[in-house]
Amino acid sequence: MKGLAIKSGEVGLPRYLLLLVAAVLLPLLLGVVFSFVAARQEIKQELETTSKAILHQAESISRQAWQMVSYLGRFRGQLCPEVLPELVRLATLSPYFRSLGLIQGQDMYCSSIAGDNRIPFNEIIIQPLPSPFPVLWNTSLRVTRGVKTRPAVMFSEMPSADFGAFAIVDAQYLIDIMSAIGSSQNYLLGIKFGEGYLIEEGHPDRQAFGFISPSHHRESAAHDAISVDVTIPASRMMRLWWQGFITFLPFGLIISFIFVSFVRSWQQRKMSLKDELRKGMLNNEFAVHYQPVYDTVRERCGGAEALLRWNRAGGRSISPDVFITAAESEGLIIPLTLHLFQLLAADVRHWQVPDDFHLGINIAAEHIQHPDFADDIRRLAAQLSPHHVKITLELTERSLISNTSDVMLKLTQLRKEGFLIAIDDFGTGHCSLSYLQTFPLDYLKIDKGFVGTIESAANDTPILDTIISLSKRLKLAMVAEGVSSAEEYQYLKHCGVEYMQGYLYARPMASRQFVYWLQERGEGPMEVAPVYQGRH
Ligand SMILES: Nc1nc2c(ncn2[C@@H]2O[C@@H]3COP(=O)(O)O[C@H]4[C@@H](O)[C@H](n5cnc6c(=O)[nH]c(N)nc65)O[C@@H]4COP(=O)(O)O[C@H]3[C@H]2O)c(=O)[nH]1
Repeated sequence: MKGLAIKSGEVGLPRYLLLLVAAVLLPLLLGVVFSFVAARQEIKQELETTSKAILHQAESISRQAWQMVSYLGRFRGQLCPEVLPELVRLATLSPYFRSLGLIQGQDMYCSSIAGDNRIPFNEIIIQPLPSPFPVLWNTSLRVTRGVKTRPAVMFSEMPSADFGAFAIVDAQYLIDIMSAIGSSQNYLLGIKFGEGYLIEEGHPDRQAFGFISPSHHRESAAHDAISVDVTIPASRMMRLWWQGFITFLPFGLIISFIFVSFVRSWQQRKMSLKDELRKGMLNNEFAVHYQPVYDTVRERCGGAEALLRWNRAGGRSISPDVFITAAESEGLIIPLTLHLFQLLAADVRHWQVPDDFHLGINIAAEHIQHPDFADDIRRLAAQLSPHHVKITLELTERSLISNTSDVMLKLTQLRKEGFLIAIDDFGTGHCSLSYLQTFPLDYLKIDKGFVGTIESAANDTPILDTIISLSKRLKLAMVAEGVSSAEEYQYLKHCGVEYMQGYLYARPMASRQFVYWLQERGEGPMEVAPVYQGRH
């Protein structure tokens, strides 16, 4: 048997390995992604809280500075010597201030540091003055004339050209706050008032330090025009990511383990079913049952359908729906069909059937595609024909859809050689109706699901009726499957269905029983109880 030569585990091994690798990696990969997202979220949070904390402090200092500037307004119209002691006292006793002073025009004329001296104000703050001089103005400064080593922040109020007051805050307070907040995590922090100088604290070399650009945050208090920059180093993000991943790792490994066990047991089940199928064939666990088909015109048995049965060694039998599907998915359907052919040939040797007896054989879609298909069928026919058994190939709708021209050629040729072709379970697949016209078909087998509607659908069977009229228009003989009641029989007979198969006539049976059944009942008409509730 050619197909039985396939070695165990050959088919699907790369797919299995791929699944195993996926089962291990997928949870870990998910862990990497989740921990990355969580780390980014945490970074965002850190950015926000840090910038808000700095801004809060800056606003508090700024508030005090504006209050001071406003307070200095009371010295308007007074000479410097009169107010200087008070200016010095205020600058000394109030926190944050480097200097306090008064302005006239473009000049400072009195200050707590320079005393009673007229100095151009741009020389004090070491930057050009805006024109016109704003009423309220604050800006951060790189240095001031008095202190050239530290930045500062200047606040001024100039209600008219002849008088104004200013306060210069030492930026060391802000630098200390930024250092306290950011040094532990190596943040790079910056604060700017107005359009002024960016006061920075932290590692300035972004390139060398590997800062990550999205970790940049700007907070601004609109009336003060204060902006805060927070930049978090990439190493912080990596550390958070890694910590998140390490926390997730035990769960990831457990999930990986579960996935791997699942894939392994699935594969083992698959492998074992495949091996079991092979063993089943070698140990002769398969047998064929034959279900008689009734010819309603000649009122006698017109043939039978071969149905494979699998009786396991322990007496357990497996449904054909299960093992045929498994054989199809495991690439064993052709070997199984060839095995069926051997069993058929052995059974038919003991039969005595009339000349026009047709044996219906289910053919899988994959088998028709195979280059040896036609020869396989001819070889079987050669074994059956001495016993007057002719073959009807029962194809599913799926068989007709794939590789249509090749299938059409094969079927046309086999039909010429005397094989009959039936389309099985009609209406349950995805066959386009046009295939019915183009393919060389002899029978249409009406699925038992539609036959069942005769009893259940209270006098309305639109799909069944459509299938019947379609078969008539296409001049295809009809075989109704699953006929199990007298009412179904009468209705189908009335509709002109030529062949019936179902428990009403006979159940599928083993070859020896079938031989006996043929002798006893095969020649005569089916006994059907009269139906009183007529529906046609
Ligand atoms: N409820 C009910 N059922 C009835 C009645 N009369 C017959 N049947 C069942 O209907 C199914 C008819 O076969 P199918 O449509 O070709 O459907 C078949 C066929 O598609 C597949 N199969 C069976 N043997 C083979 C085989 O040798 N090769 C292939 N490729 N498929 C097979 O397995 C399917 C199921 O086969 P089975 O279990 O033997 O089930 C059979 C048969 O036992 C009835 O009056 N009432």
